[in-house]
Amino acid sequence: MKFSFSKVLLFSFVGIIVIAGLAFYAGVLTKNSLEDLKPEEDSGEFIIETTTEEAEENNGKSPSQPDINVDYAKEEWITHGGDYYNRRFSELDQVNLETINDLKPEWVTSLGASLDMKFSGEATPIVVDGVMYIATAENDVLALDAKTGEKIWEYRPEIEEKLDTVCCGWTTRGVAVADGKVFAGLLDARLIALDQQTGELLWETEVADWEEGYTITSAPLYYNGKVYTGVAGGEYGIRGRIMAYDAEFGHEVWRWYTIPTPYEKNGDTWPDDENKNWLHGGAPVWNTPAVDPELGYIYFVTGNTAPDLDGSKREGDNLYANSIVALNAETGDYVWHFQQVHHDIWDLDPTNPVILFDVEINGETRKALGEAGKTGWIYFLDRETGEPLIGIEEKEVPQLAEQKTSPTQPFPVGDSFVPQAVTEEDVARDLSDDFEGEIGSIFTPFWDEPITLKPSAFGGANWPPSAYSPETEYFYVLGTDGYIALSRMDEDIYEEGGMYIGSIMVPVSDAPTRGTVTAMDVKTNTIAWQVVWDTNAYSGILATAGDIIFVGHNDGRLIGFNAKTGEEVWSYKMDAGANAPSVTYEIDGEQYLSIFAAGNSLAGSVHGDKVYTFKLNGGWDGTPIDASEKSNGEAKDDVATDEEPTEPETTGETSDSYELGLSVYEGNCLSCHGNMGENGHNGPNLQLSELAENYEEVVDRIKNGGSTMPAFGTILTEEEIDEVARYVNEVLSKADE
Ligand SMILES: O=C(O)c1cc(C(=O)O)c2c(n1)C(=O)C(=O)c1cc(C(=O)O)[nH]c1-2
Repeated sequence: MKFSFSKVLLFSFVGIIVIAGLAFYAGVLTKNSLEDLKPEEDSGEFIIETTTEEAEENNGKSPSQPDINVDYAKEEWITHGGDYYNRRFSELDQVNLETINDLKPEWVTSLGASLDMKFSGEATPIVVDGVMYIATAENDVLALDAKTGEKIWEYRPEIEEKLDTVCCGWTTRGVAVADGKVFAGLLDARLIALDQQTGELLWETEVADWEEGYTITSAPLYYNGKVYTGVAGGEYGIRGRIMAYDAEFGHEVWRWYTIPTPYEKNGDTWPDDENKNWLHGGAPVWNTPAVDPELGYIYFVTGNTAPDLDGSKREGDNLYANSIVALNAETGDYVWHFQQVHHDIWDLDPTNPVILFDVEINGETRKALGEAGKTGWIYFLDRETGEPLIGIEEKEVPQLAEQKTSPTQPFPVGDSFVPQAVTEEDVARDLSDDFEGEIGSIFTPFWDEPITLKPSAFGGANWPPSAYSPETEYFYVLGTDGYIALSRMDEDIYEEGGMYIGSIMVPVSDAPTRGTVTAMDVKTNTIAWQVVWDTNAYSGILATAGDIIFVGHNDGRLIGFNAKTGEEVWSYKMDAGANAPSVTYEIDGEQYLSIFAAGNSLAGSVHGDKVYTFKLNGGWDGTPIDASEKSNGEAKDDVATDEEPTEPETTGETSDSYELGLSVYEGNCLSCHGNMGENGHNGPNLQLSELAENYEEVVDRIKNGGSTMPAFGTILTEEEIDEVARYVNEVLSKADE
């Protein structure tokens, strides 16, 4: 497939004159801003930098604050997080503890997305004026009648099929709708605006160059005439940034680099040596911000440093990676930051969207912010200042022996900090009664003193959004409780667009993984209730005034829990992993509930392509509406057409003869190479790998390791190596043919 740009309005920001002109046009240049047009050290390009000192003088506030309310979601679901505070709480209560048994499917629509394992359905639907806007992992955007599920329009962009600079598989978390437009960030790092009525492309902007490792997986945020987006690519040596674009025309209004230049405040938290690693230091922004219109701040999280698991080239705190950040929404000026993990070498960056809420503590109403980290901790801060609302004790944690780090920069976490090397005794305590493996087997013996730790790089809490309910005053969060082993590779050299990680993450065979659904009391920072699953919890949470919270399960169930007690009160099983957040809305006096059930590559769940919508006494006849016919793209032959919900399987299509190979693959290879070999956390895509096409070479690589892969020769038996090599060679490398 050829990469195609339809050039409706493509703004290039190469020259200072264009930049200055546009910035003046947008009215964002302050008196000092021209001095801030400094050459970017690596490229000679000119960019607008905001200085933090200047912003601090006026506390980052802009003179004119827009009048936008922060009501909870009700009839509509207008932003990614349901409202500007990202609370994912709806005031609708028709579906409640008394009526829940009558909640049944009303319509089901098949979006025509590929069932290929590299795609993960993570999008939150947006519902405005009776229309639902939803995006597939391939970045197709569809508008559906929210009452009937019938397709109104579709926009199917062409993305380069070979695009492989996405760490964790192709996905998008959705779109933003406002101002008569639908905004979407694409995997090839374009930001587009579509006509809300027709789906016609109105403008597109190249946010960054995907071939340098930049991509967009987050839903953009629309606020007060601007569209905000960050970039992903923390595993590819990008320099993280967040930008505001003019919603009307698509030009850039401001950008804020998550890594300051050496001459800026906190620039000294990176070495400015000949490596200039700060130019490739990661710190992406791949989740949607929240806004406080009254303060005029936007809040977001920044991802991990690069190289991710090797700190030797980047001694220091590495600000503003691994942080919660507040900026002035109008100007992009820095306001405050809170770094969760100083000098991260564990891939334990915050990835869960920030939530804003007000809470009374000790008789005083506080403007709060909550964020659930991959560390397994929830951080409650004062959103005006970034100070912890409830004390957080900083603790030192062990570093990998050979990595240089500053001992004065410990993690800011609570008392019983978990992410550290675990011992066999720790694991024994953790194992469930039905665990059948040997404890020793979860400590993977590689060179360079590998360590086993938890939470793993999947979290704690990963991207699946949390929710806050003003009725229970609980912060609801999904967690994963699992192990990972890290082993350092010799040296990782930065190459444009290449992976830049610095270490190897190895799944630990036989280690248990559990998921948690937790209600946290925000007043006391204690757990009110917790449900534990035997698989990770990877979907997102919807909280409602009907006293029910809704959570998706890897096995395809959408589950309702009593919001106060955690008791399961309802569930419905769909035909694919429920790995996206659900939403609720009202049309003609009736409450609807919707979820895109399409599976997830990292969670290893069954893939699908349907939006399921429920209401009380819903009357779905069992036949999905087929919205797969494409009017602006070529029809795909693997579109889902099944009428009957099918029993979910645990993985992709394989015959029985590969049973052992598959189980060895799942225990040892899946977390790096992904389900069906397609882009797990950091391993190459085996479906596109030439090496995987040759059985002998696969065996050699498994036995002896190579490139970034560790050797499995002493870990797997000859038979296991043979079986998994055949599985890779005969199933995975042929999977896309
Ligand atoms: O550093 C990055 O840029 C980046 C991006 C993404 C992404 O955009 O999906 C993920 C991660 N990191 C990551 O660390 C992670 O655990 C993760 C899980 C997922 C997913 O879609 O399930 N994406 C990502």
